Amino acid sequence: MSHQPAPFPAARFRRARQSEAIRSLVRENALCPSDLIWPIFVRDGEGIEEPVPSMPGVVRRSVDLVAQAAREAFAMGIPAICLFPYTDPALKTADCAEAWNPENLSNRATRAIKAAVPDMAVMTDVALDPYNSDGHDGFVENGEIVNDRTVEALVKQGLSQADAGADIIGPSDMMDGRIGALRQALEGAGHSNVMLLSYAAKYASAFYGPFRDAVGASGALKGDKKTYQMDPANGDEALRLVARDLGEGADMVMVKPGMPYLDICRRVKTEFGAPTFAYQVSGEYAMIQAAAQNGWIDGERAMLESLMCFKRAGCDGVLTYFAPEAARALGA
Ligand SMILES: NCC(=O)CCC(=O)O
Repeated sequence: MSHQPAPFPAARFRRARQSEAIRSLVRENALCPSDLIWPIFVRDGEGIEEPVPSMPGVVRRSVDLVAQAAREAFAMGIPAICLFPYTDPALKTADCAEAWNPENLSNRATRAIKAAVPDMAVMTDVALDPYNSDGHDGFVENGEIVNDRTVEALVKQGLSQADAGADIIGPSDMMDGRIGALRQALEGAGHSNVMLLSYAAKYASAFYGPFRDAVGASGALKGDKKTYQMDPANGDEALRLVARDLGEGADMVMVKPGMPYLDICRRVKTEFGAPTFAYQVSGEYAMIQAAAQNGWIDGERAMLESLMCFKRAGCDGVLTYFAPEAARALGA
C-alpha cells in the first residue's frame, strides 16, 4: 500500500474505533454462518451420540442422528456438512473395498441427509484411510504408498459418493493426478454438477491427532504420511499444487491445517482468486477448547476471532468443528 496517512492529529486511527457502531461501519470482513462447512463423524447403530474425548463437544453420531443434526445446522444457516466415517475395524482391509461400497456409512449418511434436508450441500471425503488396515490414504505395497493404483480406487470411491447424492467431493488423499481422474470419471458418469473441493495444500501436520482418534485411525496407521502430504516448511509448492488441481478441474481448493497456514491461504487467494477454503483441524479445535475449559482463554471469543481471521486471510469459507457453536454465537 503506497498511500500515506495524514500526520497526527489530522489522522487519529482511534476515531474509527470509538464505538461498536463506528467499528462495525469500517469493518473490512464479516463472518456469517454461510461461511461454514461442518465436519461431522458418523458411526454405526441407531440413536447413538458418542463423545470424542480428545475433541470436547464433538460426538460420533449414528446415521439417524446425523440427519437430525444436519436439519438443525441448516436451520442455523450452515449451508454444508462434511462426512467422516468411523469404520468398524473389521471392515478395514488391505484392498479398502468398503470405500466404494454403496452401503457404507458415508453413503448411507449422504442419502439420509439429502432425504431430510435436500437443500443442504453434502461434502464427502475421498481417501482410503478410514477403510485401510494400514491406516494410509493410499494402498501400501512393500512399505510404499503407491500412487496410480490408489487413484483408480479413489475414482471408484468418488463415483460411489456421487451416486449416493454427494454435492461436493473432497479428495484429501494427496495422490498426484486424482483431480483429473475424478473429474473425467464424474463427467463420464453423468455427474457433471458434482463439485470437487481439492485438499490441494494439505500438510503432514501434528494437528490431526484428535481426528485420528475420532475416526479410529490412530491405532491402524503405520509410519507417517510425509511421502504424500506436504512439508510444513514449503509455501511455493502449495501454489504449484493449487495451479495443478485447478487445471485438472477442481472447482474449489483447500488449505489444511488452517491457523498456522494463513500465509498460504492469502497467497492462494491472491494468486488464483478461486473459491478458497481452510480446514480448522481437530488439533486447532482441541487447543481452543482445552484452554477454554481450563479458564485460560475466553472460548467463544477465541473461536470467533480464529474464524474471522480466515476471512481476513482471504478464505471464502472454513471447515470447522465449531460450526454450530459459531452459528449460535453469531445469532443464528
Ligand atoms: N481428511 C480429513 C482430515 O484429515 C481432518 C483432520 C483434522 O481435523 O484433524
